[in-house]
Amino acid sequence: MMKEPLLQASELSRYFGTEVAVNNVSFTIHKGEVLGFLGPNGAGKSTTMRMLSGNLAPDNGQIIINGVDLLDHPKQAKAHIGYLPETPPLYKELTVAEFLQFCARLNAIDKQHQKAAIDSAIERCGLTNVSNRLIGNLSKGFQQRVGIAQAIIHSPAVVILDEPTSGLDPIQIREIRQLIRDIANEHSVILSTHILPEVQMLCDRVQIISHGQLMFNDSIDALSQKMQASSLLLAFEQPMLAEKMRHIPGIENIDTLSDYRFRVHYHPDTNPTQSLLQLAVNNAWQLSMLMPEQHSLEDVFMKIIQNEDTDA
Ligand SMILES: Nc1ncnc2c1ncn2[C@@H]1O[C@H](COP(=O)(O)OP(=O)(O)OP(=O)(O)O)[C@@H](O)[C@H]1O
Repeated sequence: MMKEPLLQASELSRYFGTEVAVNNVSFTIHKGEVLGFLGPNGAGKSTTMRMLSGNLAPDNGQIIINGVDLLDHPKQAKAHIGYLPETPPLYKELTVAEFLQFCARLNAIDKQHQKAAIDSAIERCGLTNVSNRLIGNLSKGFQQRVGIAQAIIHSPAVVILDEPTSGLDPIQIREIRQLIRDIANEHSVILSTHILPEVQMLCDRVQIISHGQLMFNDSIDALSQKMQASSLLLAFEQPMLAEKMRHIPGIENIDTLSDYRFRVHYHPDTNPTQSLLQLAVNNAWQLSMLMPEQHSLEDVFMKIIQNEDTDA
């Protein structure tokens, strides 16, 4: 039997004026899961995260967290939720330790447990060396760590992170992703992002949201399958002729990109990779690259949306 979900959102909708930002969205998250919320800018991710965290009332729908109805019992339900908004709520004139002290009180952590909670959040988020620095003087990456620390300080069951790597440089992005992996060992995580590889790196399951509606809800593996295009990019060290490959079973078409580079389109049921490699070895073709191509996220959106249309 499937265990009770940790968080269950049913038929959530939210309007801004006559515009529908989130349209009848339902989903669940179970213990230990990292759920990716993937969608382009304006798709309704932040609006959904704000509703899940109890910071924005839905116009319709229900949110149950750890068995508690968020709309009926916001205080109890919110105790199970940690939330990092798109723009972190930091007080830049406080030190890291002072700010987390404030957050511990805000989250109604017992006085005798506050210090342990703060120390643990500082330690887990790699803030030990900067705990006495003013937040305003920290790099964006470290400010984001503080944002994550305030989201986990009360040991919530579910941590909601809204675009946690946006605006960071590549090194900071790598560090924050590692921190999210660590966080996911102890909490269920809902991660909103418009970056597909981020979802592929961090999440177990992905939901794609577009124009306020959920278009896809499946495992990362299922998404990767959808991403798989039926084409390969080939490069050779020496000039090559497309004709030499055309007879290989499965190959339907070859684009000659240069004397050295080709795009091979194949029938989805017959991947010619093995045959190509065999031929390359037998004929001493100096193959320097053979790369399966992926659809772009935009292509996958289009495919998913078209499938929905034909299914309906
Ligand atoms: N406070 C608001 N007032 C009016 N419209 C809003 C408000 N907040 C969001 N919207 C609209 O709702 C839609 C969804 O916005 P939302 O911020 O949830 O998208 P998003 O997927 O998080 O994108 P982004 O990454 O750009 O924040 C957009 O069309 C946006 O303009």
